[in-house]
Amino acid sequence: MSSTSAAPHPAPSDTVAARGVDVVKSYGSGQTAVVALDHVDVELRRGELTAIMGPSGSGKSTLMHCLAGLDSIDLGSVAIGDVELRGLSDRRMTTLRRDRIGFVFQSFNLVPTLTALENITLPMDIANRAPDPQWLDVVIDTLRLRDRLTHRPSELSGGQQQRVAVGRALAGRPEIVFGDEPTGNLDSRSSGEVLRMLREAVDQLGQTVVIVTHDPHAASHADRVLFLADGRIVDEMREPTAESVLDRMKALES
Ligand SMILES: Nc1ncnc2c1ncn2[C@@H]1O[C@H](COP(=O)(O)OP(=O)(O)OP(=O)(O)O)[C@@H](O)[C@H]1O
Repeated sequence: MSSTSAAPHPAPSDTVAARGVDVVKSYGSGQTAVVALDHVDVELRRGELTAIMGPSGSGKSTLMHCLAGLDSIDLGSVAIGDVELRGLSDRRMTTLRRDRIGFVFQSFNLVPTLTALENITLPMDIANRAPDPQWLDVVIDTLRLRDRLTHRPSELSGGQQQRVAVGRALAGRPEIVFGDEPTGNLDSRSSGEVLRMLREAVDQLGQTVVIVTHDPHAASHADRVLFLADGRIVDEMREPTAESVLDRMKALES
């Protein structure tokens, strides 16, 4: 376990999937302004599963949204790969999010009238891009969805629905997949399944995955855990265990 916050020496961009430098983000103005991100430096390495943890209100979702181009920043810079997000037009930002970023949300967000397979390929269909059939096969098999492809979301368990959502995020082979509490709506068995599959997406498919979570057990699947408090990265941990993460969280919350 190490205890350095942020990254003192920037790594080359070919090893970094997303980077924030001196990121400041506040909401509101004047006396009621809230500084959600307070000069954050962060690098998310390619081929790693990173978990972002911290007390409620510490800025986890804001950090993820800013890194993913879902929210604007006040100061600093944010890049996905070598593309700097500040200054991108709305159209280029939409294209970048669609083509280079995968999203998994707590609430699955599947289209109820479409089958599992149609949900998985939906972003590519919208973008008028043909999925790479070999990659799609690998994703479907990694997520163990082969025998569920013709089912609609209502015919799938919560864990299976979230696996479809992970498949949808991976299908376009994005630069990075962001998961906002991806196991927050799942029981512990389904949660374990989804986490194992995110892990496999990293280990076997070489994907880069970042999740925000409140769950130390979920964070223990990560290569690296970043701890936020009051809008700053205050610590990080490698080779986390549920116990070591829980201990660190208790210290942050006390
Ligand atoms: N749209 C908004 N308008 C005003 N304040 C906001 C907004 N979004 C977030 N905040 C504030 O910014 C701070 C960070 O919020 P954020 O949601 O990023 O924290 P979090 O760590 O993800 O919290 P939680 O674990 O409760 O989801 C909080 O003080 C929050 O109240």
